Amino acid sequence: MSKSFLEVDGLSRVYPDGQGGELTVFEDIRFSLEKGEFVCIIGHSGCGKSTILNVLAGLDEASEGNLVMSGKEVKGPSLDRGVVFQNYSLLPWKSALKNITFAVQARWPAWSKDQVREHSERYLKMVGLDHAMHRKPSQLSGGMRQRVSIARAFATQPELLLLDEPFGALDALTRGVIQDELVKIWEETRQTVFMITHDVDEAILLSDRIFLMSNGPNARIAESVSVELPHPRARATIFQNPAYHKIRDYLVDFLVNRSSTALPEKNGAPRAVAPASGVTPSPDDNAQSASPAKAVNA
Ligand SMILES: Nc1ncnc2c1ncn2[C@@H]1O[C@H](COP(=O)(O)OP(=O)(O)OP(=O)(O)O)[C@@H](O)[C@H]1O
Repeated sequence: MSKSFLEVDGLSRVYPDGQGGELTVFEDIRFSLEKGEFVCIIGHSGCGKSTILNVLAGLDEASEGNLVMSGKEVKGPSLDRGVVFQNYSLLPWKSALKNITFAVQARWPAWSKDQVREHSERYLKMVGLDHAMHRKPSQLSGGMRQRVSIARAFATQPELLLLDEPFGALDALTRGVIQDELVKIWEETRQTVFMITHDVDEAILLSDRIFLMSNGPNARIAESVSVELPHPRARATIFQNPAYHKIRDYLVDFLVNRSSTALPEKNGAPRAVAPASGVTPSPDDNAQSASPAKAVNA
């Protein structure tokens, strides 16, 4: 059987509960990502999304389980995995451009100055910030800073990009504009992205698949929802596709009605569902007694 680009097998994370006992935040997390996929993960607050992302980034260690990327075990942070957090971590004393050239130079030390600059400017342009390249972070709005963070992360071309609610701190209008920038930069680069969001519309706009987590403690990735909408996508028109509404209704129903009871397949893999094609788990699946939903996305 051919292996996927990223294989996550049986991850769990246990923390002290502060009362002398233990808290299993999530357990037996299993999934795989293919090269070039954009996957969002959604779940209620506290189910462990950021902890999973930090484990993927090598910033935290799982209590149990294995993580293999491109055939190699993931251990500690590496330039192969780029991370963007909610609060743009730019170097305040460097301009927007220099924040990017600094990272690009570290990634490709043999590149000439001109090569580094040309490459960095190209990515700043992709997020519409070429006019502000010489401004320092303090001279940029929150949205512009986050666009620099995104450009920097994509410019270093990590094998896996990890985005932890990158638009969480932004107002709705700015958020929308940057979602469009992210669509554009991903369409051009087709990098593999794993992103946390609480926003179902954002997840549908961006993702090939959406992982749905059950509530913690002992949270699991219960389902993997295929987003069967053609690329390129645009915020202004995506809602005109009837499939969009089927997927959206499915996600909202999960979060409101099913997240406390939903379970993955018996083998621990998320149930593969495709709401737009009518492939959804039967009501009995949550009790793990019925046959699994027809797999639509391995
Ligand atoms: N260092 C730590 N020590 C103890 N408990 C922790 C630690 N880090 C996280 N937790 C607990 O793990 C659980 C999951 O946290 P995490 O931040 O991963 O959740 P999340 O799903 O990303 O939440 P949110 O959507 O609110 O950001 C929480 O109950 C949190 O209190």
